Amino acid sequence: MSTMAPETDSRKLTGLVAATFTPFTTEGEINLSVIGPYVQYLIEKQGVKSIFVNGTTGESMSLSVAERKALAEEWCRTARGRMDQVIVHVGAMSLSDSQDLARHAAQIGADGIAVIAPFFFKPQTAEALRKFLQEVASVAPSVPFYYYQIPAITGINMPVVDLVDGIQQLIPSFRGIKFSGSDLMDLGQCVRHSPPQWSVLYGVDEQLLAALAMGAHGAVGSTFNYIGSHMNKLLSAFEGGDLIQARAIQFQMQELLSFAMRLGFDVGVNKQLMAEVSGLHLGPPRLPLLQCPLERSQQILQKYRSVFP
Ligand SMILES: CC(=O)N[C@@H]([C@@H](O)[C@H](O)[C@H](O)CO)[C@@H](O)CC(=O)C(=O)O
Repeated sequence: MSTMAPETDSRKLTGLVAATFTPFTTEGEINLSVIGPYVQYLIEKQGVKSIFVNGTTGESMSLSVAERKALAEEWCRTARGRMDQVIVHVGAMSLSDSQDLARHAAQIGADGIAVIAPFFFKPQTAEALRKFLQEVASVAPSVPFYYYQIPAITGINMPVVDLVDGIQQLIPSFRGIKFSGSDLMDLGQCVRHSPPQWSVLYGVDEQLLAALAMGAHGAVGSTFNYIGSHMNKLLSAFEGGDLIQARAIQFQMQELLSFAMRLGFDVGVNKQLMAEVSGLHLGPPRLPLLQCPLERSQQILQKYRSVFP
């Protein structure tokens, strides 16, 4: 981890970035004591050395600002010197909350911040969204800034390539896009028009190989928490030109995901799968998400074990 200004920071974000789950106690309070073993698990068992915290997988929109700060602080403290990068998601519906979180992320030495589009009052134009992002980035000018596009959740589906056109003039710390949409033409255009210092990171894990073919520089996703070691092999196979091997791994993970999706798959189910695979005490998800029924989690775990023996 580093506290260098982005102007001098040549550490472009690449490879697999795990979007972390937020550990809760059985009573539903955030459980900071699990973060140390969690970081160790990712490094040792999954070979994943960068994390994206307090995002969708981390249930950020169901957390208070104080909880988000406490979590971000613990993730950064625990990862320091052990992981490559910690990106803190600081998006919120309120600009002042988002700025507060961005200032805090700078203070605690986060390697980057990411911001989702506010989606209660949705920005109607690219200009409105750019202004929102600019106001957040301006309070943490030395921290690399990423725009986080996730249309399935925000309902905001404007082409990212239009949004980021000229954005570096407004946000000098702009360093890339976390692209969690399925529009691969837009993704390709983002890659094509990105300056070398930007990272375009894909976020639909079940389609990662297609995004790599389109030129994505890395990936941020939930499944890398528990199949990171396999997805790292997919990345290596792709980089080595072995498309057959890369495709075989992508198909394996699709088999797991499509099975889980047919049974019903959300962040609560996903969290339960991670808890079972890793042995970490992640607790229940927070309402309105419901805990995964035992029968379903057992079926998914069984599938996981048969697909990734
Ligand atoms: C909608 C959603 O949760 N998407 C996930 C994916 O990793 C997703 O869980 C995976 O592709 C399975 O569908 C990530 O893009 C989200 C993410 O990176 C985050 O937690 O911020």
